[in-house]
Amino acid sequence: MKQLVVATKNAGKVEEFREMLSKYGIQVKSLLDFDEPVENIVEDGETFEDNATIKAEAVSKKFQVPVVADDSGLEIDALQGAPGIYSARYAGEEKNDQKNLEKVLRELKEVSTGKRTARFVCAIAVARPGHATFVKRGTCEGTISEQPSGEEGFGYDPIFIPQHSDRTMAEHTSVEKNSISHRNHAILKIEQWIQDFS
Ligand SMILES: O=c1nc[nH]c2c1ncn2[C@H]1C[C@H](O)[C@@H](COP(=O)(O)OP(=O)(O)OP(=O)(O)O)O1
Ligand SMILES: [Mg+2]
Repeated sequence: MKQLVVATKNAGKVEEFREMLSKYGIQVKSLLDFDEPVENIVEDGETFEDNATIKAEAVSKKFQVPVVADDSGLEIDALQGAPGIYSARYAGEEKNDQKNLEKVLRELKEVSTGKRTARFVCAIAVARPGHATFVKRGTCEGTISEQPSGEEGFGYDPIFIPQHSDRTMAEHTSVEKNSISHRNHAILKIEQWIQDFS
C-alpha cells in the first residue's frame, strides 16, 4: 500500500479521502496522524484554489513529500455565494459545524424553496517537491433544506439536498455521498495523477 499525505485536520474529509482512495491502493495519512503537531496553516487566499494550494505547498515543503490538500465550502446563491471560502468559520473562529448551519438557516429564513439553490465546491491541490502545483475543482449542485436532518457526513451535510434527491446529504450513506460529491468530482479530475502515483 502506498501512502499519500492529505493536508487536512478535518476528520470528516479524512474519512472520505480514505474511502475514495482505497480503491487505488492508497493509504491516507492526514495531519491528524503526525506525531509532531503541524502548526495551523493560514488560509488567506481569495479562492478555494488559492487556499488548497497554500495548504498543499506548506505541508509538501515541510515534509518533502507529495501532498494533496482540499479546500472546500458551500456557495449559496441567495447569499451571493456566501459562506464560500469562509464556510469553516462562518459563525466564528471556533469552527462549529452546528453553529455554522444554524446561521445559514437563519439567513435563509425568508427565502422561498425555489430560491434556496446552492452548491458544494471542492478544490484539490497536488503539490510535489520540485514540480509545479496543480489544482482541480469539483462541484455538487443542490438546495438548502428548511431544517437540518440526518447524521452522516459532516459540516453542512444536514442542510444540503443534492440535485435529483429528496434527502439531505447527511441522510445519504458514505458510499452514496462519495459517488456524487464535489470531493468525488475533484478527485476524478486528478485520477490520472493518482493512478501514476499509486
Ligand atoms: O462534503 C462536505 N459536506 C459538508 N460540509 C462540507 C463539505 N466539504 C466542505 N464542507 C464545509 C465544512 C467546512 O465548514 C468547510 C471546509 O473548510 P476547509 O477550510 O476546506 O476545511 P477545514 O478547515 O474544516 O479543514 P482543513 O482546512 O484542515 O482541511 O466547508
Ligand atoms: Mg480550513
